[in-house]
Amino acid sequence: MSKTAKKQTPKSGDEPTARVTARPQFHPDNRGMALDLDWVRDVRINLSAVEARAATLPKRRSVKKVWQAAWLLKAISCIDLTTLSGDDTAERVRRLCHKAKTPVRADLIEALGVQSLDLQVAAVCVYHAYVETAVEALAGTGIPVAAVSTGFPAGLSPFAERVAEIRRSVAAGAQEIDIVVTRAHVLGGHWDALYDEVLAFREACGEAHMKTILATGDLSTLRNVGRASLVCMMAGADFIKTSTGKESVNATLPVGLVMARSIRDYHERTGMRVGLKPAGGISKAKAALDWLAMIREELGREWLDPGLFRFGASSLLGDIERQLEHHVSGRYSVDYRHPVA
Ligand SMILES: O=C[C@H](O)COP(=O)(O)O
Repeated sequence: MSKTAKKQTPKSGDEPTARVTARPQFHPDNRGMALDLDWVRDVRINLSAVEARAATLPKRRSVKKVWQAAWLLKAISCIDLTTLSGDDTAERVRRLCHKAKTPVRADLIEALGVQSLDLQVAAVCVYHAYVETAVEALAGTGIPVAAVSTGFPAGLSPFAERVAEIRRSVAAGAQEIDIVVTRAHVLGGHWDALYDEVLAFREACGEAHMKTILATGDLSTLRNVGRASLVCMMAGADFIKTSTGKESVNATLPVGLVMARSIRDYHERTGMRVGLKPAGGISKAKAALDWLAMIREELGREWLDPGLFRFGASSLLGDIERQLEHHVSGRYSVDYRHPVA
């Protein structure tokens, strides 16, 4: 631990969990249910209350020093390390997988005294074309490969092709499938069509975990976000995910709050747990801490776990590593010392 860190007196309640663990302790257990349209239509969102609550999160007393490093390590364990670019190559995906296995430089891990954590990210997320490359590069690590699917990002290819795409990625070794929904179903209030679509995708995923991307930036209202969250959970989603990273507005805290509260309501009424994955535009350690604080306050510590919470992010890890270096040495290094892929 750094000299700076030793001087701090951590406040009780600042610790991310009783013990920082790098492997999932909890898992989604959503079996889905019949579409309950009354419940869906009943969803109401108090916009100003949600915005006011979200605005308090970045302003709240930040978690300091000793515990901040622990929270940042927790954040790393929850990252779906992602590359979803038109210029992706097998070499870039292999570099990303290497980073997934060793997300923080060995000297920093040693200085933090957390060698025993065997820290890894939660998953590596790629297009179908790179699933096999990633599976091969991650063999023996236990890190699952997530494939974006169903015509990502717009989700407008023919339905049969979208279903076939899921099956191809599962056959190639993807253990997690990030599907996109048809936004028109949400915008038109066609909840039965949305339910049937997600149910078919769920069936095609088989044993693979299904993360349902709502593309919230396309959904027009927070009420639509709340209703779509609920329908996707009823259809059996393991996770609900905010965004593809390609919409003009991606993961925001108000959207995250609405989704987290939908997960909480669903859990309270059915007893089943669904995970949350904010994705798109989360690139700073401070933003990651705001999300983790929100999750702890809205869903409880159980959800602060890679089994129930993920960040979909391509560059967040670099900034977290930079903050950890600052924690250890008291200095900030330049960005290029923390390449991701
Ligand atoms: O699902 C993950 C996102 O596409 C990543 O978005 P990002 O590149 O803004 O971090």
